[in-house]
Amino acid sequence: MRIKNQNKLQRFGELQQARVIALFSLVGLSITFLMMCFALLNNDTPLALCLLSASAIYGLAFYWVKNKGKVKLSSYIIIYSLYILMLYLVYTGGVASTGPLWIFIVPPVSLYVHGLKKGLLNIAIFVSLTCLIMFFPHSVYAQDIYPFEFKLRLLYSFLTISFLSALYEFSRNELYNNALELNQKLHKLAHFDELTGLHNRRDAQLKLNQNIAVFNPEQRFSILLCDIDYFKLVNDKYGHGAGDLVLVKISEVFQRTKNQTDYVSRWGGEEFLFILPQTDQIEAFEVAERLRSAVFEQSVSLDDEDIKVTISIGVKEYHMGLSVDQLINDADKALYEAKKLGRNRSISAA
Ligand SMILES: Nc1nc2c(ncn2[C@@H]2O[C@H](COP(=O)(O)OP(=O)(O)OP(=O)(O)O)[C@@H](O)[C@H]2O)c(=O)[nH]1
Repeated sequence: MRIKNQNKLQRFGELQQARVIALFSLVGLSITFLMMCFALLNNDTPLALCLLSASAIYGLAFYWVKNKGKVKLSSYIIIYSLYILMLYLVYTGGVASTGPLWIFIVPPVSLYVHGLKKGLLNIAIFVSLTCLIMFFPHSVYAQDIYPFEFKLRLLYSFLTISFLSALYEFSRNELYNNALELNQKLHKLAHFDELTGLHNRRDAQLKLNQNIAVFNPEQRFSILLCDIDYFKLVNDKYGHGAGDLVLVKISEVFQRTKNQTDYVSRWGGEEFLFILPQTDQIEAFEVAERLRSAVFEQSVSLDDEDIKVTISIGVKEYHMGLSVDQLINDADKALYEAKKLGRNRSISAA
């Protein structure tokens, strides 16, 4: 259940990423197409062809993410075609030597698509290639079209944007991880008992409702309602802390002794509820006796004293038409009977 819940949040993250990638490819498609029109008007056929290819690639990425659900592939297509287009614009200067102004798109998109580490690595490679194009003496064309001061300022501002984008991505990651952690904590609080680590009453009720909803005679199940005998005396004699320790130890005995498919929850203070799948009343009674003996044999060490407790158990098999309340009531009546008959025993409900 915890994994299911975690997956839900991750699925939400993936859906969000798919939406952003789709939106980005659509924006990329529109902008490169528009730029291609301008390049054509300026009679710059190589640039127009390059932009047309980029536009087609963005269109393809949009189709893949929308219709085929290929988010990773689409995002890689987008990001690597973006790098190539940006390097091309830096190299040629684009329209009226304004091409390099587009490279500021690279840091946020890289970090979003690749995450912090890989994103920064890709930005470092990109900025090295950009410097190579702009400053390396052999790349004559780029040397000529940009003044030295422009190249320096372009580099500084690109690095500043990269730093700010990395900072933003870092905080986004932190927020996401905190949300994930909080979500897990809330889920734990909602479904598990803090002291014993067993399922809590709310979770047990959900589980009972589920079992009843899908009930058919081939999938019978029984419940055990189990209560520690004279637990008040333990608290009174040894203190509340010792009482808590006993609850934890008894829970461990239950976990050890029950069958793997059996479900155990802390139903209330010193009461526990078991749900035993594929188990009829007779088999459930045997499980109850096994649990009772295991608790009877266990003692809880406290300083130099050993505390021994016993349990009483009410056993009830579910029958078609019973509500959760009726089922619990019947088990509770059997438990009451066990207490009345002297405790440390299991009683089957009528
Ligand atoms: N230490 C501790 N005690 C708890 C907790 N929850 C409930 N209790 C105590 O459990 C005791 C239950 O007492 P009773 O309902 O009188 O039952 P009992 O003493 O077990 O007697 P019988 O059930 O009749 O055998 C109370 O003293 C509660 O305070 C808990 O989380 N920790």
